[in-house]
Amino acid sequence: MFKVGVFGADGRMGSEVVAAVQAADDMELVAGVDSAADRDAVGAADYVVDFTHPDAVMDNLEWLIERGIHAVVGTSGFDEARLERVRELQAANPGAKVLIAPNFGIAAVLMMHFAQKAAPYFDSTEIIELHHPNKADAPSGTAYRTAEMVAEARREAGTAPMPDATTSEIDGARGADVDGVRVHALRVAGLIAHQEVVFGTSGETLKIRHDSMNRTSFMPGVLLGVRRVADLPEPLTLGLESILGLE
Ligand SMILES: NC(=O)C1=CN([C@@H]2O[C@H](COP(=O)(O)OP(=O)(O)OC[C@H]3O[C@@H](n4cnc5c(N)ncnc54)[C@H](OP(=O)(O)O)[C@@H]3O)[C@@H](O)[C@H]2O)C=CC1
Ligand SMILES: O=C(O)C1=N[C@H](C(=O)O)C[C@H](O)C1
Repeated sequence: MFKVGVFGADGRMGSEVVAAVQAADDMELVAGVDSAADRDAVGAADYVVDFTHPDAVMDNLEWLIERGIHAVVGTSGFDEARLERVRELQAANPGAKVLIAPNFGIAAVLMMHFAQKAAPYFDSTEIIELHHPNKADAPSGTAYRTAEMVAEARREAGTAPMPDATTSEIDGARGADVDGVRVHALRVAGLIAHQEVVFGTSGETLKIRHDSMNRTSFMPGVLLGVRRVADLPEPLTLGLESILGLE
C-alpha cells in the first residue's frame, strides 16, 4: 500500500488528489492538510503530493526531505535556482526522492515534448498560455518549462535568433522573455488550463495546442508519479517525460 499525504488538500487540485488517492486500490490516504501548521498530520506517510502555492512549496519540500518522505510536486514556480536548492537539501538529507512535474496531464506532457522536437525546424516560436483568473502565478509553470525546452532544442541545433524587428512597444505587449522565448499569459473566466505553442517559418506555421477540460484529467499522472517516484534513478526528477519513456 502506498501511504500518501496531501498538501493543499482543500484546494482546487488538492481536493481532486484526495479523491483520487481514496479511490485507488493500492493507496491509503494518511492525511490531507491545508496549512504548514498542520504538516505533522502526514508524518506516517511515505509519499506526499504537494499542490499548494509557489510561496509555500520550498518550505514544504525542506520539511519532507528532512523526514525522508518522497515528494510528488505539482506546484508551479520552479526555476533553476529552486531546483538547485532542492538538490542541495537532498544532498544534505539523502533518502527522499522528489518528482516535480510542471504538468501532470499526459497530453500536456506530449504537447511539451512535440514542441521541443519541432522547435529547431522553425524561425519563430512563441507560447500562449490561457488559464482561469484565480491562478496565482504568471506565466504558468508549464509555459515556463516549455520555453526552456524550446530554447534548449534551438541552442542544441544552432538555430539563429528569432526574427523580431520591434523597436517600440507598450510595456508587456510582447509578453515575458523566458530563455529567449516570448510567453503570453491570458487569464479568462471559464477557462481551466490551456496552451498553444506557435511556430513559424517561411510560408508555413504550426500550432500545437493542449486543453485541460477539468482537473480530474491531471490525476492519472499524479497517481503514476506516486507509484514511480521512489524508484526514480535520480534524487530529483523534473517532469513526467522519463517515466513515460519520452526522453
Ligand atoms: N502540475 C500540474 O499538473 C498542475 C499544477 N497546478 C499548480 O498547483 C498549485 C495549486 O493550484 P490550485 O489547486 O489551483 O490552487 P488553490 O489555491 O486552489 O489550492 C492551494 C491550496 O494550498 C493551500 N496551502 C497554502 N499553503 C500551504 C501549505 N504550506 N501547506 C499546505 N497547504 C497549503 C491553500 O490554502 P489557503 O487557500 O488557505 O492558502 C489552498 O487550499 C499552483 O501552483 C498551480 O499552478 C495546478 C494544476 C495542475
Ligand atoms: O494553476 C493551474 O491551474 C495550473 N497550473 C500549472 C501550471 O502553472 O502550468 C499546470 C496547469 O497549467 C494548470
